[in-house]
Amino acid sequence: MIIGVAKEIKNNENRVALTPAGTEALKKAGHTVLVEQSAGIGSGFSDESYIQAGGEIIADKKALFDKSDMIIKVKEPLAPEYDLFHEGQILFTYLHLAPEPELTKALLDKKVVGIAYETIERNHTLPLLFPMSEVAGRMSVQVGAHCLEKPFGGKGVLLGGVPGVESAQVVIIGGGIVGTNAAKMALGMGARVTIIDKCVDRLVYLDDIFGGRVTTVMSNSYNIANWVKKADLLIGAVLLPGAKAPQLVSEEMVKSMEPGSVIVDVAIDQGGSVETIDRVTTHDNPTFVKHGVVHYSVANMPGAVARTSTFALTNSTLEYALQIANKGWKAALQADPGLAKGLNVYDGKVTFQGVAEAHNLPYVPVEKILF
Ligand SMILES: NC(=O)C1=CN([C@@H]2O[C@H](COP(=O)(O)OP(=O)(O)OC[C@H]3O[C@@H](n4cnc5c(N)ncnc54)[C@H](O)[C@@H]3O)[C@@H](O)[C@H]2O)C=CC1
Ligand SMILES: CC(=O)C(=O)O
Repeated sequence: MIIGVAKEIKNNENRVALTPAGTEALKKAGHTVLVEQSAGIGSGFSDESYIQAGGEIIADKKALFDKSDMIIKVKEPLAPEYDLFHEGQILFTYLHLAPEPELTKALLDKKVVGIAYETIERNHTLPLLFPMSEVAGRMSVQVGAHCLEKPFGGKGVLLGGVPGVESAQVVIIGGGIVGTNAAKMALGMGARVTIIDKCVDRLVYLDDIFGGRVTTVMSNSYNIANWVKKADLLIGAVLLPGAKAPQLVSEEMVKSMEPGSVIVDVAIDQGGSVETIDRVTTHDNPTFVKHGVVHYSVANMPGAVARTSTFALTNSTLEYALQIANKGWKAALQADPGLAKGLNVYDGKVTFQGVAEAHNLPYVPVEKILF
């Protein structure tokens, strides 16, 4: 198979979908790897390092797309990329289609085989979302602490406080991978931490692993309102896999927060969980202020720590890229029902229920396509 590694074009997206080590692995398996010129630079990989690993460098983005059977990327395609795809081409990347009607339409029109990292499952986990959720969860506290500083619009509170002065209150909605990693960091910095989740078993697990050092709270609008008001730093970390994020924090709740408090909505890539967040921000201009509260809503947080993130992401994606390349996409998905969950669009049809529901489009179960 001919595999094309596209250079990311999203604001400050420095990750790349394949390392030189991954290039070598695909090459050894008998595939051709085309790498767009300077695709790896943001993660510290020179063009030369890909050539040494057996890849070919291509300067012209259109030629790379034209020649490739499978395009591997990190982020969902942006508008300037829509026209580059051709019918039957495999696209293996984060897609986040539920909040993206235009992208969904473009991939349907082009009849792309769209396999989304974020909906692939293994043993009831999301193995290709997991590594970037670890990164974003850890980063959410780092950026939140920064935003709480006065020069960045915050109320001037140090997360850990100091002896004699109380520490900040961090409230995390969603105690999955992002939430757990955020809690680890916030506790490490000395903050008081509350995690709200709708799953009792998850709350029990969190209470166990943190040895009672976090307050766990059942998710309902009453409890959320109560805790949002107390939060110095609120972190949105909910997920309904593949579907639009539930809006759990209303404008009224945000108004109840003290001026200079901070919201980091990590769930923005699935549409966001906070009513006052009406835009996706970028690393260039990551925050805006509404009702006196600093809002951070960057959809590609790990792109800022690209070296760490590229290694973490490709540690998990490579084995799937190899399966798809070695067997062909259909046989690979037939052999692995978890990988089959990644198929979001095929031949102009939506094959993921959450995406079909989000856009009011007909849903064709993936099994109908595969068997
Ligand atoms: N902005 C960015 O750069 C990044 C964003 N993300 C996003 O972060 C979000 C969270 O991802 P993960 O932690 O991996 O998901 P996860 O599936 O591990 O955790 C989600 C948690 O939300 C909980 N939840 C669902 N509905 C809820 C509700 N109504 N109230 C309270 N809790 C609820 C679930 O029980 C689960 O524990 C996703 O949208 C993911 O795509 C992940 C990485 C980077
Ligand atoms: C998960 C995701 O969208 C990201 O890492 O950018």
